[in-house]
Amino acid sequence: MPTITTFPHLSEIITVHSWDESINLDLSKRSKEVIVDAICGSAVLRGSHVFAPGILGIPHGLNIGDEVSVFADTVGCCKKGLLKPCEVDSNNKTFLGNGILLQTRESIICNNGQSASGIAVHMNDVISRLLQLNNNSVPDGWALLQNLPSILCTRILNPQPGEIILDMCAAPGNKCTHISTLMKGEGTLIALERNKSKLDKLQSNCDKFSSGNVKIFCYDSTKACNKDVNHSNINDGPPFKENSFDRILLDSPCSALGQRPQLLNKITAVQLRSYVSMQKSLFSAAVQLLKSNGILVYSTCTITIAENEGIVSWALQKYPYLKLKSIKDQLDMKTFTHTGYCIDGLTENESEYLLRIGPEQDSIGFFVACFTK
Ligand SMILES: C[S@@+](CC[C@H](N)C(=O)[O-])C[C@H]1O[C@@H](n2cnc3c(N)ncnc32)[C@H](O)[C@@H]1O
Repeated sequence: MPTITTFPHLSEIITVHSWDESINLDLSKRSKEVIVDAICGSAVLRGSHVFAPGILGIPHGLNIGDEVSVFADTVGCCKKGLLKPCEVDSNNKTFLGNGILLQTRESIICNNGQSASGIAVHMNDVISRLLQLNNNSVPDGWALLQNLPSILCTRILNPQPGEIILDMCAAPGNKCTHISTLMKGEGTLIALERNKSKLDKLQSNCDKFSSGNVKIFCYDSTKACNKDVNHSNINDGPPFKENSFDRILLDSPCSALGQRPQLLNKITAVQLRSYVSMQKSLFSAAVQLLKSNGILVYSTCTITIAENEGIVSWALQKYPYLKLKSIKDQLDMKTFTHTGYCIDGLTENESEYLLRIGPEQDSIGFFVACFTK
């Protein structure tokens, strides 16, 4: 069994550790190879099996039950349907580990024009030494897989039963369901998500994991505040009046450069820069919607200064009535004590109130700022 730890002061968390060095993994390469795309490859290194849509290359003639070695296309050179993964130059592919084939080439690539789905390779031994965990590893609704920084982010929001809380960017609902659980089903949690295609996942996670007080709306949160709105019943949905919420989570869309591992990232400088204006629009709506003395948590899973300390510095200047709350003082954790960078517009004190986590703490890159109004 891998080591499992709990945190006495965060009773809802169970941490499953990677296989320690005393466990011998079988990482000898097999003669039968499969190639997956870089996104699928990253997911495998993070503990996923190989799902059929991620497969780019698989030969004819492999049978269900065959042992295969799985490689990731780390330069984006493979076309879907590649027949001879073995012939791809070793500089262009990275070995991920070994598993058992559960679907044939016919169902993965051809499949009569239908898109393939389900687990295609059940991974057994992976170079990252992570245990392959998925939602089928535990009874349905029993546990939700999340990175530790995401869990801490909700803890920093510190939701209380009976409050009126807004999750501005809610899908797929990992933090939303955690907030709902901490509210113990008492009070109202509004979950907004702009992208219609993500609502089913959000709804299903809330059905399985929330404590029943979440109201989901498909809505652009930059437009969620309207001074002239007539109704004052939060449950009627957006837009809402100013000063409507006790706490707001703005877990912002971002360049996601903190995700680890990243086998291939083709983001351009223009795309990188485009996030900041969206983050400012979302933040402005959040400030208006927050009650006086309310709590606003801004978070990203990226590492750029512009999307993190840059937004905080901009916000403190634009909304001088906002104050930062120290995160270090709220979290009783020895690992995550790294604070933000001191940049123009932030005092040293203010930068120390921020939480910036990264590979130095053997973590994904994550940023959290906590404000009061
Ligand atoms: C970082 S993800 C949120 C993850 C989520 N908080 C969780 O813990 O599961 C950002 C989400 O914001 C959504 N989004 C982007 N722009 C938005 C907007 N203007 N209004 C509402 N949602 C938006 C994206 O579709 C995406 O699902």
